[in-house]
Amino acid sequence: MNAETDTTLLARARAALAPLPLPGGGTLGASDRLAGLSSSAGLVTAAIRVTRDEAPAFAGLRAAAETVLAALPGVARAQAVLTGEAPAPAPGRPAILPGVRHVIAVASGKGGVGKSTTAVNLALGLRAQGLAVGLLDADIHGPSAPTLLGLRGQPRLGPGRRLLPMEAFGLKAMSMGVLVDAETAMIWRGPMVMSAITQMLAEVDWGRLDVLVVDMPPGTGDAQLAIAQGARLSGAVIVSTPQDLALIDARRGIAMFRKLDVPILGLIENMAQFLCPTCGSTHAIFGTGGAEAEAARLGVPFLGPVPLTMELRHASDRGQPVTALDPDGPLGQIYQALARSIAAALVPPTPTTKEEIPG
Ligand SMILES: Nc1ncnc2c1ncn2[C@@H]1O[C@H](COP(=O)(O)OP(=O)(O)OP(=O)(O)O)[C@@H](O)[C@H]1O
Repeated sequence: MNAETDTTLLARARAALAPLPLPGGGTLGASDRLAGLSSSAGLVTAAIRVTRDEAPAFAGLRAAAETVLAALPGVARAQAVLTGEAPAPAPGRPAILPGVRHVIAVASGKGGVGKSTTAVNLALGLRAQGLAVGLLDADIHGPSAPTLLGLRGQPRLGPGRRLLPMEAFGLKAMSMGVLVDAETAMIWRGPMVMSAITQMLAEVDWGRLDVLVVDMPPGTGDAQLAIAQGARLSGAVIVSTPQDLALIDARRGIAMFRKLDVPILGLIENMAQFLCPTCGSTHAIFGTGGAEAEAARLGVPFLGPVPLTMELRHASDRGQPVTALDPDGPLGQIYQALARSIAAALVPPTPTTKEEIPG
């Protein structure tokens, strides 16, 4: 679609959304709730601004927005997300990441659900939109970025003896795995983990970034608190697999960020269905719709499913992430769409691309 038709489509989308009624009275068009509208390759994404407490009441409006957008000619898929207000910075707390516009946590309630794979590919999806992106692998007990991004060697020291991030696939990257050897990190607990993370946040010179994606340690303990409180998060993305147990853990993660006033940008369901490499058919081994239904119950946006595929695992293990290798392939497109929804949900918005009309 060319830029002109895109602009027309966005104008029609805005007009279609305008009459939708707000839960407390009035219409979407007459309010300042429409925080962003973007379109790409037939996918239209609308971001509706709400506070954390309002989110459950706005679930109906979100669904209605998707319905009216999906009915527009030229729209293949529509997505509406509820965006949180960025938390007000705590008074007197120094900005330890001064050149970074947004810090996003990618978190999961438990390990092994694909949080690191998701964090790396989301970072690359944001990069593919022309944003300056960094990846901070803060998973102190199981750092994955060195493998996933093929990071080798040691980081260099820059001006002021601050660490310079490494570079991979157009991302700036730093990992606990290149700073601390695995055996040392294994024996760290509580306060040592907290101080190592706080130090890493303060001592890496990221320069100017639109978004820093933080691959969080799994769980909801001290390390997660140190990052959430130290890095002034703009929002958190929760990764879960479809099994009930992982969803229970995801709920715990959501509760933790809510307690800390960090907006939940949405839930990603990883390994949602199995894509059979031989017969090409899709198998919903753990059923379908569980994560989406759970997201609706919790009042958080459902960002979408990512299938379980051999290609994704092989690419990750080789240090050649799919979104860098084949950004327009089926998996690359999935991560790009997820990244677009996340960028649209950030408040204030990330710098506008040619396709985005600020609300
Ligand atoms: N959608 C997927 N399809 C196939 N394999 C996947 C998918 N997502 C993740 N994996 C694989 O699952 C394994 C665990 O993924 P990953 O390391 O990203 O999880 P994690 O939640 O960060 O785990 P941990 O917290 O233990 O570090 C890896 O081998 C990865 O390649």
